[in-house]
Amino acid sequence: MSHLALVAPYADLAALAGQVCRELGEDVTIAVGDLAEGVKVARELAARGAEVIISRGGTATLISRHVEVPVVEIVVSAFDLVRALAEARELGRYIGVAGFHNVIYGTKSLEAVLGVCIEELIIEAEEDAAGIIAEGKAMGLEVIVGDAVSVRSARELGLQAILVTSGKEAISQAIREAREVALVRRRERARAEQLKAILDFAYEGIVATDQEGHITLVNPAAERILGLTAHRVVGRPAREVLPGVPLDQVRQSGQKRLGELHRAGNTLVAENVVPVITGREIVGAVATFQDVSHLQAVETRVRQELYLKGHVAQFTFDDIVTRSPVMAQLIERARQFAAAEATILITGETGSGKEMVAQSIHNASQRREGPFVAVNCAAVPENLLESELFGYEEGAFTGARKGGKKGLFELAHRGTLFLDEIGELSLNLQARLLRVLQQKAIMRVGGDRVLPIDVRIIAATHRNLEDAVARETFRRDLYYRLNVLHIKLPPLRERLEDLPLLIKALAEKISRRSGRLPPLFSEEIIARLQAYDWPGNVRELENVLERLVVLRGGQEVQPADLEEIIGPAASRPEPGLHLVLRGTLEEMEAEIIRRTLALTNNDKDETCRRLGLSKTTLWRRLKSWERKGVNFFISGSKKKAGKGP
Ligand SMILES: Nc1ncnc2c1ncn2[C@@H]1O[C@H](COP(=O)(O)OP(=O)(O)OP(=O)(O)O)[C@@H](O)[C@H]1O
Repeated sequence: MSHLALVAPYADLAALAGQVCRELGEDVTIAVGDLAEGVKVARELAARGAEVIISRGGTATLISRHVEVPVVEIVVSAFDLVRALAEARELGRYIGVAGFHNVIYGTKSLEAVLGVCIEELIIEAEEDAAGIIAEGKAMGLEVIVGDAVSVRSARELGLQAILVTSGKEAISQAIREAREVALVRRRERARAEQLKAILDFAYEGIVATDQEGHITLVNPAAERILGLTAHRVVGRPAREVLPGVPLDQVRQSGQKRLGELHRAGNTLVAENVVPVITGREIVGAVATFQDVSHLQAVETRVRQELYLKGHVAQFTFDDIVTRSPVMAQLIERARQFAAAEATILITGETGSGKEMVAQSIHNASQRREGPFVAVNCAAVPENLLESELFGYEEGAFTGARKGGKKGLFELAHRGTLFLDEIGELSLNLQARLLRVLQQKAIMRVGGDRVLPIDVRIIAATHRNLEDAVARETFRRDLYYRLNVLHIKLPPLRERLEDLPLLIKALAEKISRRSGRLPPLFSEEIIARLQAYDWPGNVRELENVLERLVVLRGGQEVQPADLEEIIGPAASRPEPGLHLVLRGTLEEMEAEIIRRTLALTNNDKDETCRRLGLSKTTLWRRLKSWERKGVNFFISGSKKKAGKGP
């Protein structure tokens, strides 16, 4: 089946067209069918793949009205008409030229040239032909000139008739034109398919409107992002369907609006709206939508890559908020450690600032320009942790990435590797880590090359590693290797003098970040917070403040707020001692005295009264702890500790 088809209203035309095609080497499917029959034939040809149909006269007009395929008409030339009229003149001088308006228009002008009298008989529908020709006969017409149906009707009424036939030239002209149309159609279809693919697979949502502001297009991404169904909204005014999107304004003003944000349900959407201009006329507008929640997720992932597990140390010693002499000493030691190259072990309860100190050491060391790579050994399953730390070669295991993968040791080359929760490392990985520390080189999983590495290790744990060594869950030799320099971070409850300062600094930081005012803390509330145990240390304090900023931004914090956030421990009307049995008897005694001093705002008389101690005993205890460098007095309180009782 050719892409071109010719529906000839009469057999002679089909024969002539066949001859033309043979002469020109054209491949055209030719069929015969007049008017309604021609439409039927054309439909069949279109169904079989004809892209353009060539036909003639009334049949061509009918096909173009009823079949969804472009129709090229074999136009009746003036020569064709003159030839037919000349033939007709031999039969009579009063001639009726019948046919569709477009075919016979202007024929009357030939009257003088041919010396005949002509009537134009316009026939728009096949079924009207007989009636109109009959009227012509009644008018006294002698001959009818026209297309197939008119000739047939005339002959049925006993009139003489001459058929207007097309010449070869008209047929070949129509075939050339049809070929052009088919080519343009194919190009258009390819372009439309391409456009559809772009719209269907575009990540951005796209909505277009026409000149009147009606929606003409909604792609699948827009359906997803905006929660629309294309077939329900196409054709409707954009201002009703998307009232928040300035499609109408942009269409009217011609000014684009870029990068505006709005909410569509739960999704944060960034939109661009631009006018569509052809020549000087605005013929519509197009809006594109991006789901920004996705961008936020990507950004968070990138940040996590870079900061959390990542390769940059954000903190320096100046960021550590403290007024505790113990912490001051500790920071001084850490500064000295930073200058050395040895491995450091930082111990301390969860959230007490171990990573912050590790980052500060890195930033104060020679390696500050190098990477700071942090890994939480407890957060990664053992089989993954091995390849995370040491990397792997291509083909090391099923699913191994092509080209292999660098491990964290390699990534930390010339920098610092922070191994958090080192106490959770399996014995197998402890052995591998020990070898790395001894040889200063690594071997990737599945590899046979030894790669020298220049990495400083800072390890951290909340566990008591000596206990773990005694229980044989941690290798003694590794413990010694790691514990060359040791920093022991005190829990927050042992440096309560830091609490008011930390509350202020952290509440301000959180407020700045969230764009709210910091809450106000009365002395009573601070005292209540100091009486709390803070098992999660500074991180827990940060979480509490995060909630207080939301709850009480710009207002005074109430005891009930603490009750809600921390529980009864920090909100008893007369805060009592919430004691954790831990340490030696002497340490517990020190703890009880420290807390009571905190609860009474450093009122030593009241502390003695509450604990049933003599002033001399309290004074002696304080002196002895002072000699050991332990500070008991809570700053920011009304009453200062005196020299003695
Ligand atoms: N002295 C401090 N001044 C300011 N912020 C602090 C201080 N100590 C800790 N923080 C903050 O508290 C949070 C917890 O600190 P960090 O992550 O260093 O604790 P960690 O001991 O490493 O915790 P984990 O053992 O759970 O890994 C961090 O957001 C840190 O910025």
